[in-house]
Amino acid sequence: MKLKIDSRGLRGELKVPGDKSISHRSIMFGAIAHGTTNVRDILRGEDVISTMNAFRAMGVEIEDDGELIKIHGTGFEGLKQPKQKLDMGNSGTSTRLISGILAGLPFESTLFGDDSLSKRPMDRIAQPLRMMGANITGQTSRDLPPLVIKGGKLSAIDYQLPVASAQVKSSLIFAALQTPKGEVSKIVEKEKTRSHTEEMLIQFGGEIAVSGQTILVPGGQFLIACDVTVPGDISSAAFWLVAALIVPNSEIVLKNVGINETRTGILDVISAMGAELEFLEQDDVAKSATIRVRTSQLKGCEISGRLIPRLIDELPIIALLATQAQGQTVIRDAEELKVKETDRIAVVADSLSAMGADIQPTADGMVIQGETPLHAATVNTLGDHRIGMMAAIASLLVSSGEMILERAEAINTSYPSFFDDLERLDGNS
Ligand SMILES: O=C(O)C1=C[C@@H](OP(=O)(O)O)[C@@H](O)[C@H](O)C1
Ligand SMILES: C=C(OP(=O)(O)O)C(=O)O
Repeated sequence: MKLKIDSRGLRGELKVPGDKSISHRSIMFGAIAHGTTNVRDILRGEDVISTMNAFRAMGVEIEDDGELIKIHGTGFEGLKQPKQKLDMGNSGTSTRLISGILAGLPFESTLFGDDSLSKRPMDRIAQPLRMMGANITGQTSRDLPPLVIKGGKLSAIDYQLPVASAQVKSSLIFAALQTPKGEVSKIVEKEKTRSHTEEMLIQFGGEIAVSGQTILVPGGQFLIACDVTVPGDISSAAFWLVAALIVPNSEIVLKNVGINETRTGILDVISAMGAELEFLEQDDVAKSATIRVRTSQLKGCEISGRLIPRLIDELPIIALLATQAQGQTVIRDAEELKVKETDRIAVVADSLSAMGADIQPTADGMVIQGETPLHAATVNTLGDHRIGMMAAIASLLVSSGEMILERAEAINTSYPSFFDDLERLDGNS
């Protein structure tokens, strides 16, 4: 598709769509709990629909009246063997978290996905789930999808995660819930990652103890349905935060931005770079805020260490931001970017370089020189939604020529209304 170029400024107010991580988990917890769970403001992106379809295929009734999602939970014991292979589409989160549920169920099932998902390593969940008693077969030594999972009787695990991954942690928590009563699994994180699974487990009446990076999960738990309101996705809000900062003459008010502190690395980074941010309202129970952001003069910075898991999905759009800041920005310790929907170190560097940016990929991140004018180019998302949205925001800075985005439909993975929202904000100036 042809992208809009040469924006005169983005202005207006936007309610950010539902958080993808919380939306997936609301379906999963709703299914394994007993009773009816009502979910408000869920994200109806393709990834979340893959999760919904998987549970429908396992016999869970899920109703959607366009506003509320009603999940008629069956408990683990009520989940049935699916008649077909489960299509996880593009979604790493669906695949890894559902594997933790399937690991304890007494039947065989197969998970598969698109070209991108078929290259994503599942050994990170397959190995510990096998240690707990599941029988899992993947492709090659990295256990790439399709994954065949034959669930079994699980026993508790004492496991130190070799990677900082909320997906692996969450998969093991779902498996640990199915171990016998009296057993306790110990999961130790490499770095603290998003805490949505732990928080939702408590919301559904479960038990979990978290102390720093150590998590204890008792087996044999009985979960009870509840009502969930999904806050907006800060990973989607990130595109508008950056757009407002770098497109001259912009001012945007973002409502409903999720501010769980394991996700707010981008707010810390842009504040340190000099962004003009204002918190207009903050709801500490819903963990969401209304944020005003204006075009700002920014300075480059270093992003590394513990900050990385708190902004991992925002690094592509942060890289674009860095091309417009003063001085150099260095991103380190982000090798996990290589195993996302694409190798995001290579694809971010290639697509921004094609537009004239000065960006060097490194083994675990990138080095970006600032204040670089961008020019028109053709960018291919290669099926990666975040690359597509980054290119669409970058094109707003291009003053002439044609910006072409190939495979733009990938954006529907996490943000189906992205171009409508862009149109609205761009039309207001
Ligand atoms: O648990 C989750 O919902 C997610 C965890 C992260 O992946 P990793 O666990 O692989 O870091 C993130 O990149 C992904 O978009 C969503
Ligand atoms: C990495 C992402 O998602 P997933 O791992 O679920 O495919 C993402 O949304 O950027």
